Amino acid sequence: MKELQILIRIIFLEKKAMYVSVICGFIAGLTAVALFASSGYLLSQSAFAPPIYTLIILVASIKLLGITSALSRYGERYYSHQGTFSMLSHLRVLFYEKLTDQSAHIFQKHRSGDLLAKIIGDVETLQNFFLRVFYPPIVIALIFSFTIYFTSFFSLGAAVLLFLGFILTTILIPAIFALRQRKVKRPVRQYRANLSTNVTEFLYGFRDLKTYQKQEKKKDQLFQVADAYVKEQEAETTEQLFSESLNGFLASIMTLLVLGYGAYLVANGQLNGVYLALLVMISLTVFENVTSMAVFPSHFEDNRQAASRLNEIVKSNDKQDQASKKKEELILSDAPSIKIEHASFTFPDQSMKAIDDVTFKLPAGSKTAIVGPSGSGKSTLLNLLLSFYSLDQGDIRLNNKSYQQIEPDSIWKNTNVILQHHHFFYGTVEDNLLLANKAATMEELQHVLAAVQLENLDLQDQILEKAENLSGGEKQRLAIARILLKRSPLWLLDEPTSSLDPVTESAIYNHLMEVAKQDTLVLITHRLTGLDKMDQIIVMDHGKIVEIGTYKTLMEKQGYFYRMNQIEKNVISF
Ligand SMILES: Nc1ncnc2c1ncn2[C@@H]1O[C@H](COP(=O)(O)OP(=O)(O)OP(=O)(O)O)[C@@H](O)[C@H]1O
Repeated sequence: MKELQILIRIIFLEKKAMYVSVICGFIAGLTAVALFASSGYLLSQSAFAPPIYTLIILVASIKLLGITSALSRYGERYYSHQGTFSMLSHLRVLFYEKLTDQSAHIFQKHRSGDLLAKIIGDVETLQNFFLRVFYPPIVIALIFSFTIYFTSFFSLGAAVLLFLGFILTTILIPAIFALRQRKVKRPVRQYRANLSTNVTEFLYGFRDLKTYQKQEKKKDQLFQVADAYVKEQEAETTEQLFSESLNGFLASIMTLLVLGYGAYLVANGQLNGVYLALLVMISLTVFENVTSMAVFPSHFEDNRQAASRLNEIVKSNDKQDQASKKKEELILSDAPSIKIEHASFTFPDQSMKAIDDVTFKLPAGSKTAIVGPSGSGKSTLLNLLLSFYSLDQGDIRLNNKSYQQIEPDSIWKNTNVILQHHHFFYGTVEDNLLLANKAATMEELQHVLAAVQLENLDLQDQILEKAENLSGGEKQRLAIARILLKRSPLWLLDEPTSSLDPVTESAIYNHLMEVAKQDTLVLITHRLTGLDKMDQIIVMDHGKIVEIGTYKTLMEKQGYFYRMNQIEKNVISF
């Protein structure tokens, strides 16, 4: 039940909708009972040919009850659905906010398909919480209480029968089915997430599967998962139908018992016969309300599981929220200095350190290149500088302030970043550029496109999903154009021009260096030519710094960097 707390908190954000719909639902239910009870009484009374005014009063009150019931049912539907949609929007905002905060390391913990299932399936499921789980038992309990009280004036025994029916159909049977559902549901949710994960992977990896002719095998696997999901769904539906039938059956039995008991009382002269139809109509109508309790177990379990799956994300993030609330916002107007002191970092579930006791300085306005073989820890170091990950040991200080005191979001905000993988959204070139600076003018957008030699692109040109209609080099140049609009005094670039030809690369580098002349810049690169313009070069291997210095000193030293340089030259001449 703990997992549902967050939903209850959200319901209480919409107090007005909640109270009005409960009150309207109660009035609608109760007036419906009164309406049918009066009808039963009217029919019985008519047989005795009562005075016309008696019939007029009864007919008028039936009409009044009918109108009240219809109006309050409308109010109940209106407010309960309005509340439901507002709650859904609160829920979506809450979930997306938590998700955005974790975007940097989200795939360390979750698979994309599973996340998709949570975003679409689970959040949608929770919209039923108020409508199908929270509110029906309250309204039904209120209607039954008043009905039982009213019935007791005619027959205590009939009131007891209604009470027993209420316990059976509203509490006992739904509770038993809710427990059974807990067993049945678990695999259903798992299979749904599994199917979503497999579909996402199939779509993402389609080209590779085709290249290696493995799409048929993966498709079979997908069908197996889909079949398993369908089977579990069938089992779930059968269970739900069984619950509905049993509930309906018990409600009918209770009405028959009321009829039988009423008839017995009439036969013994303990009840005026004119009230028999009234009792039967009361029973028939009041038990109509419990049909919503037949679907309660499945909705309850659905919501409990969806909430528990979403809670995994929300809870893990709450700890980070608490921690980041105490941190300070970073505001950078000038180039910052950065110091990394004895930094070590190991990825979760890995034994080897990705970064091992690394210490270096980035003076304000300096230009630093990080080089080293693949897997030596360069990108990890950049991610640590971006505060995507937290250090296991050591410290990073920006303008002499520890990263532990700085709010991570504000580091991203103040940095011009190009990572190895950048994302472009489906939309125009303009939409994708404005992401970096929504206040940029058309001239500025055209200027940055020209700076990266993408004059051939029009701002209104369409970018397809994942920028499928751009070449690798065009994507990199568009990413650089985007970053040029951000204008922060700290640049962290991870192989930004690896797909460009040397001529274009050199022109773009020159432009970047000119723009970032006053700024602090870190560049990860595999190309060693042109690094003589950098203030320092850090050479990494196996997560450690093996050499650090200017191009000139490293070349004179004839160590690791020098050898890498020689190999590069040989490869080029080869
Ligand atoms: N998310 C991750 N989980 C576990 N290990 C990781 C993760 N990312 C990187 N690693 C490991 O950390 C080490 C350093 O990786 P990193 O990406 O920093 O290397 P790199 O020097 O940037 O390589 P490249 O030049 O190929 O981009 C590698 O051994 C890599 O396998």
